[in-house]
Amino acid sequence: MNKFEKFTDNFSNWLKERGIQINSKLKLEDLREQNQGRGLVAVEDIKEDQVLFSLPRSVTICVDNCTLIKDRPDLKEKLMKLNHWDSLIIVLLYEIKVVGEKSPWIDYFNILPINDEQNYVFNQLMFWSPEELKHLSPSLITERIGRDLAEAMYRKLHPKIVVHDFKIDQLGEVSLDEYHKIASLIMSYSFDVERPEFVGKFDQGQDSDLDDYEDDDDNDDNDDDDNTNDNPESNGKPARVVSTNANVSDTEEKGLSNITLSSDKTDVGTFPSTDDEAEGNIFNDGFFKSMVPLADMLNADTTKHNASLFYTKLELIMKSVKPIKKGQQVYNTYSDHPNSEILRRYGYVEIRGSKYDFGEIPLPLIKKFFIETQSMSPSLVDEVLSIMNQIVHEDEEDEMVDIVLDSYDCFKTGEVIIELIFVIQVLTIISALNLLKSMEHLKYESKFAFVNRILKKCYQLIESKKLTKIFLSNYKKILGLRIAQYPEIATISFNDNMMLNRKKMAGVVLKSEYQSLVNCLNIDMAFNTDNGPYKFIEDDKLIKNIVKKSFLNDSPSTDEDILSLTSGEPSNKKQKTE
Ligand SMILES: C[S@@+](CC[C@H](N)C(=O)[O-])C[C@H]1O[C@@H](n2cnc3c(N)ncnc32)[C@H](O)[C@@H]1O
Repeated sequence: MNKFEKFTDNFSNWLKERGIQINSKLKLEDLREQNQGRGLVAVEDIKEDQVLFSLPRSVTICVDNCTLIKDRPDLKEKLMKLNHWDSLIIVLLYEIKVVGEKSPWIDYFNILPINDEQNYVFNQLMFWSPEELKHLSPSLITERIGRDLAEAMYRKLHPKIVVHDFKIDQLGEVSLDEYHKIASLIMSYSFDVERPEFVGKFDQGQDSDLDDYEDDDDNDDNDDDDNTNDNPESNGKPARVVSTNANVSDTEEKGLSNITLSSDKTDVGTFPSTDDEAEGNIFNDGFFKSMVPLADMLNADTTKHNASLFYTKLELIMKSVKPIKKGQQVYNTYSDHPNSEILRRYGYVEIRGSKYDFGEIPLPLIKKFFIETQSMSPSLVDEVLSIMNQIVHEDEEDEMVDIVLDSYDCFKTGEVIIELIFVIQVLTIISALNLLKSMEHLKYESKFAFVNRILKKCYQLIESKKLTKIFLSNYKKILGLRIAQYPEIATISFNDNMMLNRKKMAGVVLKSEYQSLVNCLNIDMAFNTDNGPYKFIEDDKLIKNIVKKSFLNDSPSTDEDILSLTSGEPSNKKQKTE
């Protein structure tokens, strides 16, 4: 028996000693040949809605259940005042570095990457060299690695909090590399487990987690999920309660809720998902970020998800959410991430693309397009975008979407986010009007009033499921420019080679993004809604609706022209100053 098998064996015995039974139709297997470490595989057919295993809460490791608190009960309150990341990092560092072989979880730690670097490689983007990261260009994922933020968090904890405040002298020597590894382990293995005292507390009433999830999903299917409820501080609800399967209502009736691996979309690198989470503390939240042995042995696949973890006050239960055939692997979901994000967080890619893949159009590319091809000056483009931002943020009815984003998602399904449609449509009309009568020399107030008018007319247009023909042409050109930035490797179809080095994984991410962008060139897919396809009208028609005929004469535009156009429709700015 080799070391890998021995560790698997020790872990299985460790589970047995704690009375944990894995369904006899399952086996914990060595999947290294598929580049997947360990995983659970069905050795017989399993029906939907079967218990695969259940775990008492006592096997989980969290701030409420760990050796640090046993050794130093005085620290519990202090740890609870930290955010989830900081506290679990300290708890695990103590368990692994200080308690080590004597930890009750040692047989569990020995099957994790942290204690077996021979068989596991930390491939999360945090560990890629600048040279390796170049293989991901032009993906925007390289801007979201969060290395600086990780280092800032490390310096905050070490030595100030850990040694000076908490007096855990044994952790005085934690290196930045060790910190990154523990944080990455938490990112790719931990679950946010609802605290027993919160179970069921927020399940009743209309504002269910299921509602939250489905709303999110509608808005941005990339969120997968994120499709998680990303709002850990909200009413003490667990942050990652999601409903990703047909069984949810059944199980909810039985008092169960389900959880995925901790995985909020907005967290950067190894960090808190929100400022609130970073600044908040565990006391106020309804969950503990926890390591859950065995449940974290399930790999994930966005297209083959067949099991989910549910919980009651007493235990955590892994159940099949689809039938699983003999020989098939049991797959959890880590939320609805595209390949770029799967690589960043978990260090692998789905070789045929994630179900939730998307490419992105960076805002600077859109600006460049309007500057270089539509004769807008860089300062006018910047000013118009900043006015658009201001108008949206001052919109008292809160009806307008944030149009000016850093980048715009274009999904594998061929759909694009509505913000992309807005920004291109508005800039298309502004650039057309600017060509007819330059706006460059106008006073700020006049530009504000003009942009305000155009923005509102574009809202009405889009609401009535119409866009203009020049918009469509600009949209295609901008997408074309983005697609042209991808290297040749991105254009080659996916293949089934599972043994991927970092360069090849980068290539798969580029294919995922490239293919998504290409799909969004299919106009029937991009501009279709539940209520039918968008109609494309002549741009003149919209322009005439925005300006009076007399405005389009040959003389240069004046501030008075604009004010007369917008009279009776005071700008938000004017309202404010009045
Ligand atoms: C929660 S663990 C799953 C158990 C893991 N296979 C192990 O042996 O420890 C998550 C890690 O498993 C690996 N993983 C999960 N799903 C995978 C997949 N579909 N393909 C390759 N690796 C995967 C990644 O290394 C990821 O960071």
